[in-house]
Amino acid sequence: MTVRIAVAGASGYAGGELLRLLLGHPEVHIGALTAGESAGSRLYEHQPQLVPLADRVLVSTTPDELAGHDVVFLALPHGHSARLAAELGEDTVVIDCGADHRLTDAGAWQRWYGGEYSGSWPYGMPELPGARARLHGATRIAVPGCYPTAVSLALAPALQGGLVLPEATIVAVTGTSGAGRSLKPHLLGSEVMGSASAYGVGGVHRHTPEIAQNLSAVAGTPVRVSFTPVLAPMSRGILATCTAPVVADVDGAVAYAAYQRAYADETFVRLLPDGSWPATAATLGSNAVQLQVTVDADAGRLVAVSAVDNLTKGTAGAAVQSMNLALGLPEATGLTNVGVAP
Ligand SMILES: NC(=O)C1=CN([C@@H]2O[C@H](COP(=O)(O)OP(=O)(O)OC[C@H]3O[C@@H](n4cnc5c(N)ncnc54)[C@H](OP(=O)(O)O)[C@@H]3O)[C@@H](O)[C@H]2O)C=CC1
Ligand SMILES: CC(=O)N[C@@H](CCC(=O)OP(=O)(O)O)C(=O)O
Repeated sequence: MTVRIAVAGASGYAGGELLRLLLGHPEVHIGALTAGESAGSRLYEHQPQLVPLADRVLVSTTPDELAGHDVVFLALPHGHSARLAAELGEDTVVIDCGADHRLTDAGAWQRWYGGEYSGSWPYGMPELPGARARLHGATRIAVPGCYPTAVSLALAPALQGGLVLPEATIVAVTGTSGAGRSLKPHLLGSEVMGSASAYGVGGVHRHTPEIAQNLSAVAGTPVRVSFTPVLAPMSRGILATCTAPVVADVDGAVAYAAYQRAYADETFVRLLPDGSWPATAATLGSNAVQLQVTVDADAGRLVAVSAVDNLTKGTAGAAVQSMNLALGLPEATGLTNVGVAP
């Protein structure tokens, strides 16, 4: 099988990571590479790490350039995917790394993003209950946000198993690549180096409804979410510390056993040996989520900590994993759970 793919947004961070993974995918032929302002330039100017594609010329992001491919990855800012997908035909697999089709509730979309709601697409987090079935044969896929990936997989077994009450408090540290590569003063090296800073505090970060949507689905009841993101001086990685009140009789051993059962067959979820705690460095460049869980008995709270690479499992890896499922390929094709630490 040769799958002809195109990447829209190939000059950006998510597009670059998609291409890095797709260059190692045995069933893929890399076709059109599109961009915005960078159209007309060569890829090496933006992605010098992608040596085999160095001389490829970026073209404009239009339906004509994206037509004729089996799979089109959209690694564009929010707001572009509905229009492009509408012109690509139903048999083209369109995989959107942006937020446009993640939320299932139109009201939540209006509140958190605004503008016209374009509907929801099958959600590209195969490890969530029921997700694989929806991804098999799908021709439209919404890739999850990076924080929701780290948080949802860290708390899903606890909520699904009824180990905790339906309320979660999350503090998650991220690297700067989560914000994309366009210039922003607060992301200058001089602002970020040697400093960690909270942002989006007070329940205002737009990943809050996506996290609540995922957790509520696995819990079978609405889950209240308090989410605080923290920017740290690193380029990649998310470390999410997630806590929730435990119900009676749930101790660390019960929680660990539940997580073992939930993820025993998951290639890309690594429950660490008891007592080891995740570090972002171990996940860099890998499609793995590494996690650990315990119970703080004095506080009466379950504590789960997860680490992901925001650009791999948090975006591009999930996109490729979802493509594999959509096309009926082995789910792990072209992906690895091996990181590049230190
Ligand atoms: N970074 C991350 O960790 C994650 C990102 N995502 C999502 O992936 C998508 C891409 O993010 P990211 O790669 O970080 O962002 P970047 O800013 O790094 O890249 C954006 C890309 O989109 C292109 N682009 C921008 N505006 C337009 C336009 N009007 N028309 C056509 N192309 C345009 C840019 O091209 P040019 O530079 O030539 O203008 C560039 O290739 C976003 O939706 C983001 O939310 C999702 C999860 C995690
Ligand atoms: C550091 C930083 O700014 N991170 C981004 C992560 C969002 C992201 O990448 O996901 P989306 O696909 O939903 O945009 C942020 O907090 O907005």
